[in-house]
Amino acid sequence: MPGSDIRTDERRRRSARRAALGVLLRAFPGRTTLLAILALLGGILPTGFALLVAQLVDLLPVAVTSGFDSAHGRRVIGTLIGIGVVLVAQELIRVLRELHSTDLYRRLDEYLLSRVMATTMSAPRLDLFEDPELAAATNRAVRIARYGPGELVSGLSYRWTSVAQGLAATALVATVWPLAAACLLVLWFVVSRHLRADFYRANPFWAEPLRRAVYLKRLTLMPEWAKELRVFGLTDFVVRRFGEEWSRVMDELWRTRRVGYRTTTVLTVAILVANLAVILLAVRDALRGAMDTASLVVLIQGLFAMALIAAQDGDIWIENGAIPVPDVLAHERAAAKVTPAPDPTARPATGMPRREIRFDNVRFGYPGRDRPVFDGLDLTIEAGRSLAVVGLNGAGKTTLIKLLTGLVQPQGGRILVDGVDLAELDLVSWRRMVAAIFQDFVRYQLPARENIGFGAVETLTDPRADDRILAAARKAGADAIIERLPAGLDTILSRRHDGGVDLSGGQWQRIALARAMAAVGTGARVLVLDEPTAHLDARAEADLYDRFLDLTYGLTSIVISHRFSTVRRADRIVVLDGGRIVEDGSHDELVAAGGRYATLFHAQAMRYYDLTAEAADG
Ligand SMILES: Nc1ncnc2c1ncn2[C@@H]1O[C@H](COP(=O)(O)OP(=O)(O)OP(=O)(O)O)[C@@H](O)[C@H]1O
Repeated sequence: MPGSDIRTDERRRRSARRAALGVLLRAFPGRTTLLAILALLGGILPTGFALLVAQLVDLLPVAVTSGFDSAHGRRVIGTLIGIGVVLVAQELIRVLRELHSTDLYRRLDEYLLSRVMATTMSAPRLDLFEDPELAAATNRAVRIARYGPGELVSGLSYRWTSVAQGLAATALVATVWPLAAACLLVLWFVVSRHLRADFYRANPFWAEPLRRAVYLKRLTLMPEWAKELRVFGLTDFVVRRFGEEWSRVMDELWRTRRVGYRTTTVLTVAILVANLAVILLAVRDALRGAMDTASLVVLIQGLFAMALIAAQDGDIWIENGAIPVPDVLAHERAAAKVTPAPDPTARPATGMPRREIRFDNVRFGYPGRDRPVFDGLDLTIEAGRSLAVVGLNGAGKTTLIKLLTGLVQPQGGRILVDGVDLAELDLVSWRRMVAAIFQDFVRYQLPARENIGFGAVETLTDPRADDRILAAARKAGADAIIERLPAGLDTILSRRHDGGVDLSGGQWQRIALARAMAAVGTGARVLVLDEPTAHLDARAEADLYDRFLDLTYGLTSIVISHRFSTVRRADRIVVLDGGRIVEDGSHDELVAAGGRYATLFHAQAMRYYDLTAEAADG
């Protein structure tokens, strides 16, 4: 890494520390102050100890000759009690500091993680995930969970204690010899700065080989890659490559370290010489009787402890804790741009749509993409009927649903619900009217109750919530699944948890369908099934769609599928192509029209026929 890059990196990390400290102080002013006070006390007490020891050394010879009931003897006893008190206090402060810093550590962790979560969730649409720039900021902020930002607190606790101890020792030296204290203080500050720079150079967070090594480590450890690594016999290769990358990390470490080693040597010699000179001069004064024994002891102990000014204790923790903080702040700034202020004039969407949802000349393209997905889309979805949307991969079917659910906004044209622009509706209440099962619907590693009840989360704590959930499960054909679960609705749907169970793909789809049914139970009127049928065979998919259309009869339902056999039951089918509706009608009408739908339908029917014929022959 060239010198200018190292300096930029250093500046970045220094400003991260400042930002992190600012966040800590603003979020926990009282607790941070208490930490500082405890660190200060922890730093000052050893100085008191040194003073008392010096006093003891001074008094002891006289007390021995004059007896312990003399004035000197009583002072010795007083000093010994003082030493005992300091020792107890020091231990007490240490324990308190540990307890308090662990508490603040966890609080800061939770505080920053919650801030990232709140920021991410505050954006009502998907910009934070889909706009490349915002997505990068989100990605960086989300990584905070891996860092353990609370380490900042542990680091500060150690660092502040060391610095306090070093400064208190300086004061101790100053009581005997102010000039020596001042000169050594300056010298130790220079050493401290140099060691800090060395620390920045020597901690290769930036080093490319380290990134590669970390990636290789993940390759070997993550279950999702375990199969392929073994089947292709890559295990030895990856482990060897990891070792190579790691030795590059070490080379890099020593190469960067060598940059400052001359200065380190010079500074170390300077510190040694300065300390020795002070000690020799003090001893000379003591021998001449110009300095008493107590002062000599104070001075020597002080000199020794001054080294703590330059100690880098806790630095690595401060660094680890601080690194992600600027990303959290940048994420918040980015999110603020795409999070609209609450609109008191927004209209509630309860009971909508009664008539229709109309896409009126809608234009939409993803940020960073040249071609829009829709450029003048017109589509009227009648309320209370079923609509199937058909189109090739990438035709924009899912995007249509994202527009309908307000997850993305049209860049031109409007979406009207019963004549009201979706942009004027209260998004939260509109989303209560819509339930969607997406291709990548969520398999929550949570109890079955929540997996279904999330369809109407606001009623989850109702006393009759379980009845509703079971009714939704029955409708979706998921009741048999629930009955077989070891702890019924309380069973966590993941083997990763104690007593949890895994479900098959088909069972998960039933659970997702039950979730949508739970939403219908609390008033959802638009139901979407966006091809959540990966890994399902044709018959299971047809079953799911049939059940869906039966259950949503009389509601506004939208189904998306590549399989024409499963969409033919919809009241109406539209074919999306090139960002527009190119065909529109019932299955029979579209087949009779002999257009694109008919061609694709026949091609698929033939393939299906071939496959079933082959299976029958086999
Ligand atoms: N988040 C995104 N960022 C950028 N481009 C996207 C994003 N999501 C989809 N696209 C692009 O927009 C177009 C429409 O995608 P969409 O997912 O709506 O199509 P689809 O018809 O649902 O496709 P499929 O049948 O494969 O699910 C595609 O070209 C796709 O690559």
